[in-house]
Amino acid sequence: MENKKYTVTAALPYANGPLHLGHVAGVYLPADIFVRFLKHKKHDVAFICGSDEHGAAITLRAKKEGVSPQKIVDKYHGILSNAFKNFDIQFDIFDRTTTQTHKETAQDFFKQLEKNGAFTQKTTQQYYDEDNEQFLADRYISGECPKCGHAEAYGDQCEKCGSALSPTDLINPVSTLSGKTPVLRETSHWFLPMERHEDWLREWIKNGELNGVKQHDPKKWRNQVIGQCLSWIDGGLQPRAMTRDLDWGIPVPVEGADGKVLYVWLDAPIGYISATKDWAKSVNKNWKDYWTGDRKLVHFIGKDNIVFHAIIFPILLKEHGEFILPDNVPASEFLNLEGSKFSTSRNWAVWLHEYLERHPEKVDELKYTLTSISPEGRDSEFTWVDFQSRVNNELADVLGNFVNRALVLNNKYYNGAVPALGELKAEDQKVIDAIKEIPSKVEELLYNYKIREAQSEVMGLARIGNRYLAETEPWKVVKTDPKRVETILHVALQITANLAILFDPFIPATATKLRNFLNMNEFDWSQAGSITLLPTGTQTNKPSILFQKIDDAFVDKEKEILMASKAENDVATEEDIEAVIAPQKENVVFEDFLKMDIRVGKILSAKKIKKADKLLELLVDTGLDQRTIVSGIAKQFEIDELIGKKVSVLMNLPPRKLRGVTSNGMILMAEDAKGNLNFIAPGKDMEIGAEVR
Ligand SMILES: Nc1ncnc2c1ncn2[C@@H]1O[C@H](COP(=O)(O)OP(=O)(O)OP(=O)(O)O)[C@@H](O)[C@H]1O
Ligand SMILES: [Zn+2]
Repeated sequence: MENKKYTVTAALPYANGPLHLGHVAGVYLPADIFVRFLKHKKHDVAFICGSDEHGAAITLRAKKEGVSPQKIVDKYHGILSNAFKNFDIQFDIFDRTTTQTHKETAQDFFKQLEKNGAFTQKTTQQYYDEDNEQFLADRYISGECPKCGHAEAYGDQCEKCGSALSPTDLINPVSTLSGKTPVLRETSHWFLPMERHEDWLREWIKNGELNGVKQHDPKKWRNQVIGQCLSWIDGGLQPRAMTRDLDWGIPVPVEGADGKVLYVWLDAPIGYISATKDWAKSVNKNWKDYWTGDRKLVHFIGKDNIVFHAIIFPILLKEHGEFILPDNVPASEFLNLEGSKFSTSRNWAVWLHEYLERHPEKVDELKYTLTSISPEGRDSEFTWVDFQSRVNNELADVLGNFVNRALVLNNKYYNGAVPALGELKAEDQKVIDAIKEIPSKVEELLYNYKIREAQSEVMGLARIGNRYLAETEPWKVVKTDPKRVETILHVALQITANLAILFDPFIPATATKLRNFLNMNEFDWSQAGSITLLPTGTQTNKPSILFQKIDDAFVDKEKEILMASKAENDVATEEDIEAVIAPQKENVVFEDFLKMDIRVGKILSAKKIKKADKLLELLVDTGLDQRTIVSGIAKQFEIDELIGKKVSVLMNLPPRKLRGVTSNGMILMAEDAKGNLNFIAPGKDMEIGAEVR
């Protein structure tokens, strides 16, 4: 067994919004399972998290809601802490980055790096928003990603391809405050010259070695983490500003840095250290033990945080000189929701705190489902129908059914006292072998961060139990061979006892219920695999139903809630837009827009209309028909240039007679202030009849 000490961190969630199921499935739940397991294995572990309360995402939100940044972080720190508590995520501490401890820790860290020559100070041209009199970095500026072309990359990162960026890398940048193109102004910042670190980083990530000394096992790192890091390093690392011109954050603690704060991605990971300090103090331990010496530092994060945890933070830690580097960065891919990405801004999310308000008794159902679909190696998807099927077909029909049968029969035949084990048949032996083998498989998987597979192994044991009872049919055999039934139920109850241990990290409330059914008041993880967990004669209790089935009405209701909150938010965003750009015409509702049948058509012929010098009579192929449309474009276009042109046609305008010719629809045109006209047509060639919407 691995006899190691661990410091496990989970990404500090931004205190600018609540948690959705993506955050939970990708980061907090797997971290919690891993730590519960480590604690059962009696490792010395600290499980560290807190809210990330600095950075542009917070100040932007504050601006939007018209309140102070402090108000925002207080509100969301509260919502986040409560949701974690109610979902039974057991951090040793859930701290904040606005504490005094953190301010001091981050400033000391910065000063140490400055002293060690880790930074270069440079005066450069940075984007500036003249309307708002502020430099634009991070989420204050957006533009096209130079790496993948994503249209809405931020000043520090493209959320689509994960690349780390600088504002000056963005193509066609705009200020997210004013929507305008920013100007360049001079300012001075502290930079981390990342390019200096390429060689050792490559060696450390790829081979797990630092200065020839083994640090970690790269085989235990997820492929996508190593792959992403190496591709960034091979692409060439760039110097990166570690300070910002902002008024919300940790002041840069050196002279000549007035009005500058630490970059949030410098400040946030140091938050893991500050939180460790606050926790250690509260339990009378020495915090340094958790960041030095023979200890594994593990960062659970989502894939968009890889560069910060596997490249930038290791550089900072190494330059600081006193601390260990991460042993692993088990980053997950992303969880999607009902076919689309989770999106806080579009309100396309199942919010953890809201789920828990609606279903406070269904914590384990959600934990089990999210682990089953955990996006460990690739993006995955949450749907309510899948949730229903996992609860009904796996939790209720396999685990619940098995446990219930074993206990109910034991109560019926033996008044709840565990019967004796008699002579073993091959079918019993097979089950006993599985009981013995499964725990070490589960452990191996968990030590390798394969949390989804580990849970599925444990469920495998419940399946074996369920099948064992279905095949041995003790309720029938009892009539002919009651002695045999004693053995069967003895074995089944030992399986149940093993499940009560092995499920504990994954679905702890259920595991506790199981232990209560079995009167297992104390338990030790190392007993898993034993077939003498329940000595003969142990009194068991009457079981209650472990999992209620989820009916279709539940699924429909949840889907309705999802659609309703999205629709509500769509309206809200319209309002937001209206506040900025006053519309020139009255608003239409989306349904009004949908009424318009607009299609791509082709002009087949054109001729002048007598006594009307502006009008042309066009014959247009719309894909559905060939129709006559009268259009006021005679002064702007020659007939020859019109033939064969693809145009957009508003089809369902009622027919109208113009100078004796019936027009059936309208050709859509753009017209500028000078009266210049141009056809509206798809940018790329489209088939005739294609719909415009
Ligand atoms: N859909 C998702 N699936 C898996 N992990 C996610 C998902 N969305 C965010 N995460 C991870 O959750 C952690 C906390 O997220 P954070 O508070 O930084 O918000 P975020 O990344 O801005 O998410 P969002 O934009 O959805 O609010 C991060 O490590 C992030 O990578
Ligand atoms: Zn990109």
